[in-house]
Amino acid sequence: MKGFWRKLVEKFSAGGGERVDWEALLLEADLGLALTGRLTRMLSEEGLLRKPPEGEERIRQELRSILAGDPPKVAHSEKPVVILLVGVNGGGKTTTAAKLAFRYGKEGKRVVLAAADTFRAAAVEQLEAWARRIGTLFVAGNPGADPASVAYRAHAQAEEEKADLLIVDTAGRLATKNNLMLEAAKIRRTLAKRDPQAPHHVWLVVDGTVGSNALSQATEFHRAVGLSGLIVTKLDGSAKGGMIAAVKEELGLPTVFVGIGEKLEDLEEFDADRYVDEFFGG
Ligand SMILES: Nc1nc2c(ncn2[C@@H]2O[C@H](COP(=O)(O)OP(=O)(O)OP(=O)(O)O)[C@@H](O)[C@H]2O)c(=O)[nH]1
Repeated sequence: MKGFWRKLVEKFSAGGGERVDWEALLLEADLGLALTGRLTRMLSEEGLLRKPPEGEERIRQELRSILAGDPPKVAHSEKPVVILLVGVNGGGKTTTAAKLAFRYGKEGKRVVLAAADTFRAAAVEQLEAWARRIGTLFVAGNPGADPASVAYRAHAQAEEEKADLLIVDTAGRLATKNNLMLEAAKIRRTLAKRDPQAPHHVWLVVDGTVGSNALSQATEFHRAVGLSGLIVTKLDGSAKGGMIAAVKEELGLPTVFVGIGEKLEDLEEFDADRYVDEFFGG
């Protein structure tokens, strides 16, 4: 995500760099309509529209303050802590489930990985292969089984195994997007039957390169399932990353982790200061 900001500043500057089209620049940086509008008004009210270096510094400050606050931690609890991963296909959900299992396993947590995607056999096989590689417990259902029942069974097994953590991967592709959301919501309700606190975390896994579309995905999933955070993947590629701030501004949802590659180790805790520095070019 490094390096794009300077290019956009050049693209949207005129008059020897004195005049910047802030609105176009911020929109192209994927900050979304609402945040772009607010930041542009702020620069105008503070007389910074024609002062590019000061304007940029002011935006930097504002992004820091939007993103301030510690990301939610996976705390200890008597029953397994449950992380439910939702999102559309290709976002990197399955890979991220494996990365999380690997990370928490390394911290000494006993992890159960569950594939609550009984629609796409390949997704289940992919997660099973990861689980074998990591050496973590794995639960899946038969093709066509009710994904909520897989989640229910996985929770029972996690309890039996005295697991610290249950990570549930869900389907990314169904006949319609509405079905996808309804199914995720059903899995959520089903887990709550086993433990009213569960799922403790509902994280949307979203591809960072889809730009402002990530904001609409987050809006829809939040409405249907109730999210507690985001994992933004593929920030190692062409993503500009502005949607991380846009989603926090508009929905109040923090980004918890970022994906920076395809390997198990390529998942980092979101760090707001570092993000803001990299956003402006590192
Ligand atoms: N460069 C990069 N690639 C990633 C990252 N996370 C996932 N990927 C890749 O993105 C592709 C899709 O990832 P999956 O995990 O299969 O996607 P999914 O969302 O689970 O898709 P469904 O199983 O269909 O729901 C794979 O090729 C991953 O290796 C990341 O942070 N960076």
